[in-house]
Amino acid sequence: MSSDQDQRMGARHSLHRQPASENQTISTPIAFNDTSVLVLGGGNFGTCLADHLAAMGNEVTIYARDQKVVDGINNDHHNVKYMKDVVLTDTLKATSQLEDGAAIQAATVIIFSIPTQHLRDILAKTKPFVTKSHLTIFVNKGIEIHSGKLPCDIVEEVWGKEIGECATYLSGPSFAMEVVKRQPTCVSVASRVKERALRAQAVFHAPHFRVYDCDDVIGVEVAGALKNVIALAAGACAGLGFQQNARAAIITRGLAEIMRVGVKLGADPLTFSGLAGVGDLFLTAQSEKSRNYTVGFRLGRGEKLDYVLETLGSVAEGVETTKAAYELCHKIGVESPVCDAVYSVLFGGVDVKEAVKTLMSRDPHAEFHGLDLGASKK
Ligand SMILES: NC(=O)c1ccc[n+]([C@@H]2O[C@H](COP(=O)([O-])OP(=O)(O)OC[C@H]3O[C@@H](n4cnc5c(N)ncnc54)[C@H](O)[C@@H]3O)[C@@H](O)[C@H]2O)c1
Ligand SMILES: O=P(O)(O)OC[C@H](O)CO
Repeated sequence: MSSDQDQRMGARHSLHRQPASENQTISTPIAFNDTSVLVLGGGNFGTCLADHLAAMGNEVTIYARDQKVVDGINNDHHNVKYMKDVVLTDTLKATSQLEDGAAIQAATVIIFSIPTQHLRDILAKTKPFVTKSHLTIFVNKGIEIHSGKLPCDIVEEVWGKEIGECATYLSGPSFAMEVVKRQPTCVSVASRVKERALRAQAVFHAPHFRVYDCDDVIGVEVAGALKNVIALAAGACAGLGFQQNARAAIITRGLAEIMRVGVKLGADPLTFSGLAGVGDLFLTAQSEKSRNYTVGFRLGRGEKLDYVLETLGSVAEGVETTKAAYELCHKIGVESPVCDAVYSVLFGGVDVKEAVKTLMSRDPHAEFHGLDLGASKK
């Protein structure tokens, strides 16, 4: 058995059979007992992940701010706001208490399923209680406006390097509503500390939910954030009535743009061919199940952004991320025509048709122009 397999099996054993302290196969001597999970965020994705982990036999609690959501989970096994029609695993519990620290102290695994623009707030609230012995897993996909920071950078900034660098980041093609229905799903989990990625993999891995580990945190995060911007563009094209050629073009040129940004920030180019890269881009930019695609589609049909967001009922991370990515790309000097076009529609009052015209009438150039593979740190 390889040492990776050893670590994976060790993690799995501690989950189901033996106390962490007896686990001899983990290379880094950190005591974990994965059976107590706290999921922060009672929205679509937090709920589906919590349900998945509860069904695997873990003790799982969701923290949600909305008391109706909490009561619905505790009393009727339903998330009345986000997943009305789904009966959740009956052992799943919910709480609206976070500030006293009790829920965090009782947990060994903490999953953060909070939109990126609110990440800093939840990190500050949890900071007094989170320790290095918690396995922390972030699932949000976005870039923070104003700072232009990725979630991994915000985590290290707020929690400090020692605890922050142990965090793990789960991403990839995973619509919540399919995960909760046990539809086959594959994702990746990245961490700067390999043993942590393997632990997170072991926590989530199940017959219908395959988890691949990886060490490229920046690549996974850039891909997860920017695919939402490209999905907005793909939806807008469809809303205008453009068909498959346009969609394939947006997805492919979008991928080139994502790679340019990622590589400039130090990502491994290979990551963009993986689940968090092309996998999630393909999923999000071609499906009406995607909120980002839906926002784009409705804009393409002529609806106003404020109205679309008001009636969406859930977060479309790509909207704020477009603002952040637009500023970031200009700051780091990466050409980002698709992001610029989406930005001009969302925040510049430009009509979708006009934005497409601008995009299509740029000067011709080589297909991989601007992709500097020498910039990758790997
Ligand atoms: N829905 C999916 O299919 C899916 C899949 C993969 C990743 N994601 C990512 O997961 C993250 C969460 O998405 P979602 O689908 O659950 O969104 P959602 O809109 O369904 O729910 C977001 C939740 O976060 C809570 N929240 C917002 N600000 C908060 C704060 N300051 N403190 C505490 N709670 C706060 C909201 O009350 C809500 O319960 C996003 O970054 C999204 O991109 C979603
Ligand atoms: O509904 P979206 O557009 O937020 O996409 C959800 C997930 O990120 C898909 O992996």
